[in-house]
Amino acid sequence: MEKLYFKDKIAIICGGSKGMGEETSKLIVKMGGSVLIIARDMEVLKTVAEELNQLKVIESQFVEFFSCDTTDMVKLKPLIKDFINNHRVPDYLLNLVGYAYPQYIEKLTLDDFKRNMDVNYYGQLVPILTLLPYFMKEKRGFIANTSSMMGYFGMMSYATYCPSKFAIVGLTEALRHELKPFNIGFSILYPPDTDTPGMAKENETKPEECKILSETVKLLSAEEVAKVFIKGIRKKKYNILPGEAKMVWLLYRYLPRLVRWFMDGDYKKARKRLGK
Ligand SMILES: NC(=O)C1=CN([C@@H]2O[C@H](COP(=O)(O)OP(=O)(O)OC[C@H]3O[C@@H](n4cnc5c(N)ncnc54)[C@H](OP(=O)(O)O)[C@@H]3O)[C@@H](O)[C@H]2O)C=CC1
Ligand SMILES: CCCCCCCCCCCCCCCC(=O)[C@@H](N)CO
Repeated sequence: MEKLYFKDKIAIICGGSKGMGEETSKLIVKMGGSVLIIARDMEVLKTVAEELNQLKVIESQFVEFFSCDTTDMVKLKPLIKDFINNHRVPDYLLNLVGYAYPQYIEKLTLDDFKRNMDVNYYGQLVPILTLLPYFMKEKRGFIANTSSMMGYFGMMSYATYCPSKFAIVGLTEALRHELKPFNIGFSILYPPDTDTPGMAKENETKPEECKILSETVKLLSAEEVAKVFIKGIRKKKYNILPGEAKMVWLLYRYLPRLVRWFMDGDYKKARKRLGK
């Protein structure tokens, strides 16, 4: 990795206080960049900011944070405006806000669907809508959104999650095209299962069948994903596919029926194992 790739660059990282967002923030600071971290929990933000401050390598670097739910446009807008007035229009917006609530369909309510869409889709859309006017005015900027392997194929128990991650792909597709003349770049990150606080929470409700099926794909560390993410952003790669997400992507793209056949067989076996 080029040592000071992010020198004199500013990145806003939504969801940068934990998991993949935290590791991505660390890498950017280590590579000379300044960051603004946005998440809800103030205590966690303070702790991470302290750690990030220790990682700075250049005098001019800064680490800022504020607490905001990124689905709340009314609150986010003035915060971003102040930030830009104090510094300048940032170079990157990285969206990592999102959560999974794996559950059997018969246990899911309409509210579960709405909440997951609200956080995972609108929670990434609102920061985009907030920053786009600035990026468009300056004819520059780079936006990376976080989907999932569940953003290109589906699996049991992810009924509320999958649509929200497909939505991220659809949104990014439309914006990538429309904003090309404005010199604004886009990436989509599609992580496989990754060891994060979010994943630990997800495992509390995860049906056994889902756990068994998920074992097919190797669990990555948040740091491993962050490294691939940063590398992808540096290369301005549109689709960023860490670990085995890449192989499954290729398989599902070219041999979709094989993948579905495999998944269906595995699901059947898992159910049998569980006496269902
Ligand atoms: N871990 C995994 O296996 C996978 C995760 N993903 C996706 O990657 C992204 C990051 O995942 P992961 O690192 O596991 O997540 P974590 O739950 O570990 O971290 C999520 C981060 O987002 C913040 N956040 C969550 N909701 C909001 C909100 N409404 N407003 C502002 N900030 C918020 C959290 O802080 P706070 O709670 O304080 O607000 C935290 O900083 C998510 O979009 C997730 O769906 C995709 C594939 C696999
Ligand atoms: C021959 C073809 C083989 C294909 C095998 C496919 C096996 C399925 C693996 C399931 C991976 C689930 C990733 C979800 C990650 C995610 O988004 C959640 N952790 C939410 O945070």
